[in-house]
Amino acid sequence: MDNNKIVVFDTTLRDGEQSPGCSMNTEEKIKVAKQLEKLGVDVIEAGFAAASPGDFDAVSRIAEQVEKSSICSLSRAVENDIKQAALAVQKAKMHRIHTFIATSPIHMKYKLKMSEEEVIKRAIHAVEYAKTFVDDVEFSLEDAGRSEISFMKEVMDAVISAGATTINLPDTVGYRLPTELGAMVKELTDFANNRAIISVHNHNDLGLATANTLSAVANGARQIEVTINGLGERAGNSALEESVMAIKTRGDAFGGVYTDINTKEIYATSRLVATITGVEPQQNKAIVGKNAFAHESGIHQDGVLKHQETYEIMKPEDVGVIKDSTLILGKHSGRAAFRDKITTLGFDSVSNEELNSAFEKFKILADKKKEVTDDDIRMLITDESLNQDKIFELVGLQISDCSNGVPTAAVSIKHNDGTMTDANIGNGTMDAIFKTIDRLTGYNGELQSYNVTSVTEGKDALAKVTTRVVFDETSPSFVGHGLSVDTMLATANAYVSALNSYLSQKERLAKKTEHQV
Ligand SMILES: CC(=O)SCCNC(=O)CCNC(=O)[C@H](O)C(C)(C)COP(=O)(O)OP(=O)(O)OC[C@H]1O[C@@H](n2cnc3c(N)ncnc32)[C@H](O)[C@@H]1OP(=O)(O)O
Ligand SMILES: CC(C)C(=O)C(=O)O
Repeated sequence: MDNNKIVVFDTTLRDGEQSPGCSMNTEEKIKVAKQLEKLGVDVIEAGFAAASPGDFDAVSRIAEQVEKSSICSLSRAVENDIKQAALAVQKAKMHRIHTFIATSPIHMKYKLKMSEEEVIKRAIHAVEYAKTFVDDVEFSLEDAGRSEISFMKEVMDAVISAGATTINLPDTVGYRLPTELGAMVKELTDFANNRAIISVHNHNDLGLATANTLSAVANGARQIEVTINGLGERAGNSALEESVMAIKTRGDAFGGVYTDINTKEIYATSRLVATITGVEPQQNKAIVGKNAFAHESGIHQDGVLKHQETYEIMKPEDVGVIKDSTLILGKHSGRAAFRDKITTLGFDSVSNEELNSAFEKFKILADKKKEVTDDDIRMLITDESLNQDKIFELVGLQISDCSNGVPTAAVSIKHNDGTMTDANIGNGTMDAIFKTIDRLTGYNGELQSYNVTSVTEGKDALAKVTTRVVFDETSPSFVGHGLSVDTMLATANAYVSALNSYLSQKERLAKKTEHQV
């Protein structure tokens, strides 16, 4: 094993999905997993297979479709969780089971209600049982950040002897300061003495997640658990883009360590995750925020114009931000220029159907907008690939509303080769649209969240709408995406898109159950 290589373990699809409002459906998770593979992550934690049939389905389908990254599922130190994890990852070319139990006094006493002896017994059994399915077993000492070093050593000894190949030391509640976490990692790395890889998984409750990850690397950790855009439970996890770019930019400070991440794919991955979850990184977010490479003040602009490195420690191109695109697309552009542009933007696996449909939308957009920007094109392609299931398709929308009038929506929807039209009134325009769609489709959605952002600046900017809708009490919420220069049209499309997502997931799970019976 190369001692300078840092294993990048991405948990966007597991811990990232634990961010409130960030759940993704199976198709969306597959898209993210394939992009993570392209990004070059070593391990993809694809979910927690035992958590629900939907999670199991997502992990197993990712296992079937991703080849270059190892696929992993999380499981408690519980036999059935481990078995579900093993079944879900079994078809992957490379796979791992990640099992865990908490080792801090507070978790053992109040949450697990177990003694230290019981925890060690459960940990050993979990690893031994996982080993009956796979060779690669990771064990996490949950809440390591608040655990006692002497007890952690006992647990580590026991699980390494049982066959654990990676030992993860999560700072579950983001409690540790970088100096303290570094000291803990150093002591436990020395203790492990190369019998297992030492990993860290840092939460951001005090805004220290990435600093802690880097301190761990400087002190011997050789796996980092990270998420795209820093998503994760509560304040999130250490962001992949931050840790990886810090290692790349300041490798000299870490004794020459490196990752195998293709950093040019970072921006595309961040955009994909933001679009799918509807959660945009803050504008001043390091590496992927809208302002990360923007220079506002005169002295800075003057400096950058004279020599880029006066105010930039990384090149935007190194993380895949394309600033100087020379090919301007507009209404006179053809398919060749469009294809060339999307390839330049990094979309090299777009099918012909996706390209043709996106090209049609581009032409409509180009008629309405003076200049179609790279961000517009990026959104058109992403939206196209996210809205493949067209069980219901919105084909017409007319709204009327005035200050003293009654908000009304007339909607036409295509379904099974037929088109249905209906109209309804509501408390507001959006309410009227949703009520009409509900009546036409026969489903009654409950809107949980609604988010609208503009893709670029200007009065003619594209509106990107993300809706999160619940369609029945037994299913989770489903995310829908809509894109248009007209916000209400984008809203209607996003609502229909969430319904399509719900119906296709339901259909797939029903087919799966039929097969199993
Ligand atoms: C720090 C982290 O991010 S951990 C990962 C968090 N992810 C998730 O929780 C995934 C989503 N979770 C779920 O779907 C559910 O919680 C399930 C399916 C895992 C379990 O559901 P339930 O059986 O209903 O249990 P519930 O969630 O109410 O409580 C968790 C139980 O697991 C126990 N437990 C928690 N962690 C572990 C562990 N690592 N090993 C063994 N048992 C554990 C708890 O003590 C509790 O046991 P109790 O019911 O005897 O008190
Ligand atoms: C289960 C572990 C890895 C975790 O997510 C945490 O402790 O935060």
